[in-house]
Parts: sequence; C-alpha cells; structure tokens
Amino acid sequence: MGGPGRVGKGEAQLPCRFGASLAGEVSTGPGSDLVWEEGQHPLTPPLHTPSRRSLMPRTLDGQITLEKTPSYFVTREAPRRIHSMSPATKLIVVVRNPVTRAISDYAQTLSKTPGLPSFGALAFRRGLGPVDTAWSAVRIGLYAQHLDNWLRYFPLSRFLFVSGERLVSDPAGELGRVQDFLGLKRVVTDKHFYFNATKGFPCLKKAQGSGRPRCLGKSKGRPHPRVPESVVQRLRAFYRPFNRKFYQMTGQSRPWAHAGQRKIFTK
Ligand SMILES: Nc1ncnc2c1ncn2[C@@H]1O[C@H](COP(=O)(O)OS(=O)(=O)O)[C@@H](OP(=O)(O)O)[C@H]1O
Repeated sequence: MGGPGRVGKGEAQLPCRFGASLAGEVSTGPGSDLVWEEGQHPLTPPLHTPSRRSLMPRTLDGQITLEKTPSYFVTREAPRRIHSMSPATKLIVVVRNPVTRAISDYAQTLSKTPGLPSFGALAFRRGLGPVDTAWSAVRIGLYAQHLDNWLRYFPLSRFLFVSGERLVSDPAGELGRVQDFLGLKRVVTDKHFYFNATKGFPCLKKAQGSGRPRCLGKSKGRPHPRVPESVVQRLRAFYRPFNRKFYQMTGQSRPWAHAGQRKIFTK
C-alpha cells in the first residue's frame, strides 16, 4: 500500500465476534465491520470486494482502500499471501475477551442451527474432558498463536489492536486510535455517537448520506445463551496463558474486561 494513504481492512470475527479484525491495503482478520460500515470516514469508502487485488477498484490518491475478511486472521496462508501482495499493508485486529467471543460465536451458530448441543458440550471433549481446540469458536480465541503466524511476515508496528469491548464502551476513543493509525485526521469523534440503551450499543447520530441515526443491524448484540459459570471459569483458565502471551507480544497493558457473559436469555 505504500504509506498511510492506502489501507485495507479485514476482520477478526475478530477477530470480531470479533475475535479480531485486520486492515491493510488488502487485508485480514477477525474483526470489524465497525468502523467504516457505520461511520464512513470521508477518506475511506468501504470496499466490500473479494480480497483479490485485481478485483478491487483503483484507489485514487488521498483515498484509503479497506478490505475486511475476518477469517484471514486465523488462516495459515493469509500472512504470506498478503505480504507478497503488499508488505506495507496495515493490519487492524479487533480482539475481545476470547470467552465472550466464543459464546458470541456459538450464539450466532445457534441462531442458524436450532438444536445445537450446548456450549459446554462443544467446548470440552465429550462435554467434560479437555478443551476442544478443534472447535473453531475456541480456536479463534487463541490470539497469540494466530498472531505468531503473522509476525513471521509483518512487524508489530504494522498492527493496530482494537478492543471489541471498548468499541462498545468508548467507540470514539477506539476510532480515534484507528484514525491515527491510518494517518487520518480525527474526523470521527464523540459527537458522532450516542448510546442506545435498548440496543446496548453505541449508534451513529447521523448516518452518512441520510442525516438519520443509524444503529448496528439485528444480528449484532444478539442475546447470548446462558452458559454455566463453571464452564466459563474453566474456559477462562484455559485462555489465561494464551492471553498473557498475547499481552506480552502486543505490549497491551489493559486486558479486556472479564465479561464472560453479557446479555443472557433464559428459556
Ligand atoms: N461496531 C461494533 N462495535 C462493537 N461490537 C460489534 C460491532 N459490530 C459487531 N460487533 C459485535 O461483534 C460480534 C460479531 O458480530 P457479527 O455478527 O457481525 O460477526 S460476523 O462478522 O458476522 O461474524 C457480535 O458480538 P455479540 O453481539 O456480543 O454476539 C457483535 O455485536
């Protein structure tokens, strides 16, 4: 991408279920449709295109190209391919507490697959045994392992780690970091958001082009199923060493909130 002028953006279901999300000229990761789908930065029109460069429209001088694909962050060959396309790609990864992420992931699958076994039955082998790291909802939250793979190709300075939790509690603060990282003027600020208590999320006061408020869609902020506290605790203990390694690798000083469970629905 060559300088801060052109950037692509990817997700971390990411990393959003966000596990995580990435950004670069063409990029990666679990992470975030947050930024530009909701508050389109004047300099960053979102491009919902496949991640192949040939399919992307030309980026004009002064524009930034964003591409987001949550699964890139956890796809083994993604860093090599993206690096060979553009080593200057900037990568934005949205991470949240991996336990909450796993429950969010499960909630999404459950919404499409009624009758799914319980979260605990899937998270632990035979429902009781060791944590099942083959289950993608668990595996994606092993951020340190995925990041290791990326650091073989990109230096840490090419990454911005955005907090999924703070995107809810302080969207302007996180977006301020994103704008700085991309070399953009801080145009999106506090005054663009209000907190919608019913939704439990910040919304834009005015969506670009319409002048009307805009909140995230129905699939965001879905109620999470009730997961027994013992299951949450076991999973939290499982992730602890991986989280610690991730904090060390990224120099992150503020661990994510231990919001093992957010919204709960009961039958
Ligand atoms: N802008 C913004 N800010 C904060 N949090 C956000 C945002 N966009 C998505 N989310 C949360 O990310 C979780 C996954 O969202 P999605 O359903 O869009 O995931 S996916 O990309 O379709 O896989 C899901 O988490 P839960 O609601 O906790 O399940 C979304 O609410």
